Amino acid sequence: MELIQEQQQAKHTLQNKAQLWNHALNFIRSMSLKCAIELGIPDVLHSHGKPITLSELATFLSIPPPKTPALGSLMRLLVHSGLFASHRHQGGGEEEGYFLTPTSELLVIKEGVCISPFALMILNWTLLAPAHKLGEWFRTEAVGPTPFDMMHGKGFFEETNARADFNELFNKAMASDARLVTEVALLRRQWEVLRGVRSVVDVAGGTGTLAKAIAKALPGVRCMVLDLPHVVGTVDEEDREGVEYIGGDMFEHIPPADAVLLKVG
Ligand SMILES: C[S@@+](CC[C@H](N)C(=O)[O-])C[C@H]1O[C@@H](n2cnc3c(N)ncnc32)[C@H](O)[C@@H]1O
Repeated sequence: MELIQEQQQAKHTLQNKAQLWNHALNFIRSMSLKCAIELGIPDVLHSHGKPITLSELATFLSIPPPKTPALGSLMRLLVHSGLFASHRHQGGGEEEGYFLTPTSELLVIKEGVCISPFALMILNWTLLAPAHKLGEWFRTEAVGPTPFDMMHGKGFFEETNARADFNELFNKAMASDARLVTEVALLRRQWEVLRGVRSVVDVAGGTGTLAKAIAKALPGVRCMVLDLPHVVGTVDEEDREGVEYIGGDMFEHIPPADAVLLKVG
């Protein structure tokens, strides 16, 4: 009886340990996604047009042969996560073939919807590093500084202002998300809510993806974007497509308009 109890106890301890390991190693899923995007795996799977074997994939990606098994591990993990899919030809023995799922179709770099820039921004070290400050943040009395402030010595938008590379990464991420929302969720009839308005301002509208879509759908409407100067300043004149860009602080002034939009995600 005692032996059975001990065995049960050991089984539970091992299950709990496995759950903890799973939790602790969860970041590998995120970093595998980042790695897949950086290697261009979604694009290769897309352009191949049919299931691709590991050796074909390694060749397309110019992965050194000794690292092909590691690429196999990466693919297995991403298949397990449901990001990619795989199958073997009937009869067995043949190499596994990998292909895109509807989720990873969204990672393919193409005109229109592609959320790879968003994933790369979220998984950038500038955003990941502050997570290491969470414990310290909870212990400090000061309420104001965020874990981001503590890690980088400045706020998020001060960082985008200070670093052109991070500003670009962030703005492209936002634009990719806005494109998805405008092209999919807000498609067609949703613009009806704006019918009759003569002017619209998208507050904190980033580089103007949403405002440009409205300007295109409703040509008679005056479309404006208000965002921080270092964000609107990155949009070239020829890319403005009839939208007015205003650099400023939304807490100080919002240009008057019939409709005011505020989309944060
Ligand atoms: C989460 S992004 C959203 C961007 C865009 N609306 C979208 O949904 O794709 C937040 C935006 O707010 C802008 N922002 C932050 N503080 C601001 C301020 N005080 N005044 C104006 N814009 C600001 C940022 O530059 C950034 O473009």
